[in-house]
Amino acid sequence: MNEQQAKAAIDQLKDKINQYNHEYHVLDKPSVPDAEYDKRMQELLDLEAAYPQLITDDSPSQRVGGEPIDAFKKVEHTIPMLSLANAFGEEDLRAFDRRVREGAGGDVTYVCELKIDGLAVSLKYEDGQLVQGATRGNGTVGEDITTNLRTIRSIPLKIGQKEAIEVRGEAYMPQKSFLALNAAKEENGEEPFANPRNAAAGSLRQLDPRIAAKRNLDIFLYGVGQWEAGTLSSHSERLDYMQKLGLKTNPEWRKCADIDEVIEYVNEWVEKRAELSYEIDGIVIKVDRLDQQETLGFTARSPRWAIAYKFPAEEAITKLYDIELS
Ligand SMILES: NC(=O)c1c(N)nc(OC2CCCC2)nc1O[C@@H]1CCC[C@@H]1O
Repeated sequence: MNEQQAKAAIDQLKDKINQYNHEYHVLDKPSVPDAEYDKRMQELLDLEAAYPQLITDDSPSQRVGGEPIDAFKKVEHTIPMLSLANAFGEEDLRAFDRRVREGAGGDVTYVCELKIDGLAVSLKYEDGQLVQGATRGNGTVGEDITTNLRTIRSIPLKIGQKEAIEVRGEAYMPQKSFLALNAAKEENGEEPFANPRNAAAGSLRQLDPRIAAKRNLDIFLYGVGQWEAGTLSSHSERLDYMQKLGLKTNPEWRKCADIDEVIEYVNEWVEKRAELSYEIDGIVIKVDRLDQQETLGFTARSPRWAIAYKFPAEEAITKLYDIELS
């Protein structure tokens, strides 16, 4: 085959493997057995070895970078990555609702999301390519961890939108991966991680992407940062749009017409939390309309249009039992 034909074959394989990857890691609905995926990946690797000039950054073969880097570059967040104020009970939520309706000058619709217990990150796509991945850091300056975020299979290396867009979400370590990692660490006499959040943060701060690639990290995207071409009018439309772009959003988010429905959702998940394959430490409640978010604005550290309902810390409860039982 000549270079022309090799390029056509490589392009076809990249699209096919990226589709398989999306089905498996984003939709959790693989359409082919692993053997088919492995076969196509080997075909791609063979063709790229024969025609290295045809290797592109967005090839599925390029997820795990080469040599470790010696330090992370700093990244300035043009739009700050804020934190969230906390609510600890129903009264706090109703007070939040009163403040919000007062400030917005009328009724508001909310979006409730599970509060993923991981590490907040930002992903930048330009010309459809993933060009930068960064930690939240202190909200205005984070660390460039692009090489590590590229190893997360549920993060697409390219999307079907040319205009620049920055999306934000929580990188996390699923429970199963956390337990397996700690078992391996104990096996090697190493200090285990205290919880999946620390394990995810520790994995994304590895200077060698080959280590991050083995940690089975995942991500849920929940927000948009910079997006010149953005014309949507609500947060819920943004979540739908990100999903259409092939970005992984959490399937449990829900629009709530008023604070009573928010409280229903919160109580539902206090019970159902244990069924999840990843850890959450609460529920995030956001005003849905972007114009009302704009009106409400921010305090120094967090938006006035969002709050985190925090579940009571489980450790505290178990400690209590330990004391009584011992
Ligand atoms: N951890 C989460 O699942 C989560 C979420 N689902 N949604 C938000 O929206 C915030 C971000 C800034 C304004 C609203 N934040 C989340 O986590 C935040 C990020 C930084 C501190 C918290 O972990």
